[in-house]
Order: sequence, then structure tokens, then C-alpha cells
Amino acid sequence: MKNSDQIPPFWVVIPAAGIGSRMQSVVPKQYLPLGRLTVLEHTLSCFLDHPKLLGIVVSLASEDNYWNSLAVSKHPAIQTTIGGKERADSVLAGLSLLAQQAEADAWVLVHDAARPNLQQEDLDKLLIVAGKDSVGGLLAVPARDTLKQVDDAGRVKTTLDRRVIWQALTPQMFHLDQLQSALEQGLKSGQAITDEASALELAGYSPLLVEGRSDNLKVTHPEDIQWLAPYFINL
Ligand SMILES: Nc1ccn([C@@H]2O[C@H](COP(=O)(O)OP(=O)(O)OP(=O)(O)O)[C@@H](O)[C@H]2O)c(=O)n1
Ligand SMILES: C[C@](O)(CO)[C@H](O)COP(=O)(O)O
Repeated sequence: MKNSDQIPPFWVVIPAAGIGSRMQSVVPKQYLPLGRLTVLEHTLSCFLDHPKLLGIVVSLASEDNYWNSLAVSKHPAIQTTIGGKERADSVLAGLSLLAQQAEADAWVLVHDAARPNLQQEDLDKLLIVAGKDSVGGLLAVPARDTLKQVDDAGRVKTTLDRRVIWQALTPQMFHLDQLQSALEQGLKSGQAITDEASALELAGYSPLLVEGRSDNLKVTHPEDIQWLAPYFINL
């Protein structure tokens, strides 16, 4: 790994407690096969060999019947906790467990269990660039297509200026104490908190956007597995 001295030590929280309703699969999408392993195993593999990893917390659904059957569930760097109703609740559950063992200002990366194609180059880029920032930041991709805002009738309300529109990915990297506090306040606000950065924004911070690969796809709909399959043929 190049520039390893520029990379700070970090913890990881993996929200993996979703039911994958949009996937319409019997098995929760994080446990669907992708090559020889499950989506979640591929997601974890990008972090587990990193020399600066301090540990991982995986937030699981209370009714999860799959995790313990995975060999990776025995990995010494991984702890688990029970997630919550929304993604943000599951992230907060992971942060609460970390708060009992990590430095208050430790760097924490939150990464969707459903994003198995994170590349080491993007992980290290985020760690180096956001790790030098006072607030932290997230991987994201600039909009490539023309973007339309829709009205209630399903017609174009306006065309957005795509020069200033980016699509948020994960990991999203923030200090443990700031992220935990921002999420707690954000959840109390009643506003939709669909990623960690939006909680920091609500708290008055402006996270840094770090350009990442557009193939860091989130498995959301059935076709997403097909898009990702070629990356995992022999893995
Ligand atoms: N209560 C929840 C909801 C989601 N997630 C996790 O957050 C990530 C991104 O969420 P999403 O893609 O929305 O997953 P699901 O909620 O499972 O999907 P859906 O919205 O289609 O039900 C996933 O890894 C999912 O497991 C979670 O840990 N806890
Ligand atoms: C966190 C995220 O992946 C950033 O794009 C996204 O907000 C998750 O949304 P989801 O509806 O919980 O999948």
C-alpha cells in the first residue's frame, strides 16, 4: 500500500440489518451470492486485511439467521450488534458499541453492507484525503447525466445544474463523537437521515466530497447483482 504513513487508524461500522424490500429476494440482499461468497463477505473483505483497521462492528437484524453461518463471523476483528428500524438507527447502534471502546475522536468509516465492490484504491483515497480534513467526508461521484426534478404529476419540474450535483456513496468517514451526536440529534429532528453526511450537515458541518468509482454500486434492485457479477466471477 502506497502512502501508508498518511493513512490514519480507523474503525468501521457496517449497517447490515436491512430487509432488502426493493430487491424482492427471499434472502436479505446482503446474503445473496456473488461469485463464491455472499455480498456481505465481499464487502467485509475490503477492510479486513487493511493494516490500519482497528476493528469492525456489523449491525445485524434481530432476526438475522444467516450471519453465524459465515466463516467471517468468527473473525477476531469483527463485533456485532443489533440494528434498528432505519439505517441510521443501525449505524447509531454500531457507534454506541464503539463508544465503549474507541477514542472519542477516532475516525469511523460507515459502509453499506450492500456495497460489495469498494476498491482498495478508493478506500485509501478517502482515508488519506478525508483523514486530513477537520470534519471528514465521503466517497461520491459527480452527476454524469442530465438530472430532472419531478413534480406531483410525474412531469419535469426543473432541470438541475449537474455541475454541482454529486451522488453520495459509502464509506462515509467522520469522528466518532461528532457522528454519534449528529445522528442522535438528526433522528430527534424527524428529518430523513439517509446517510451520515446529512446528519453532519444538519449539525452545521460541510463534509468533504472525495471522488470515487461509479462501480461502487449499492445492491438495491435485482439488476444490480447482474451488473456486479462480472467483478466476482472467480472470487
Ligand atoms: N434498518 C436498516 C436498514 C438498512 N440497513 C442497511 O443499510 C444499507 C443500505 O440500505 P438499503 O440499501 O436501503 O437496504 P435495505 O433497507 O435492506 O433495502 P430496502 O430499502 O430496499 O428495504 C444496507 O446494507 C442495509 O442492510 C440497516 O443496517 N438497517
Ligand atoms: C448511504 C447511501 O448509500 C448513500 O447513497 C444511501 O443513502 C443509502 O440509502 P438506502 O435507501 O438506505 O439504501
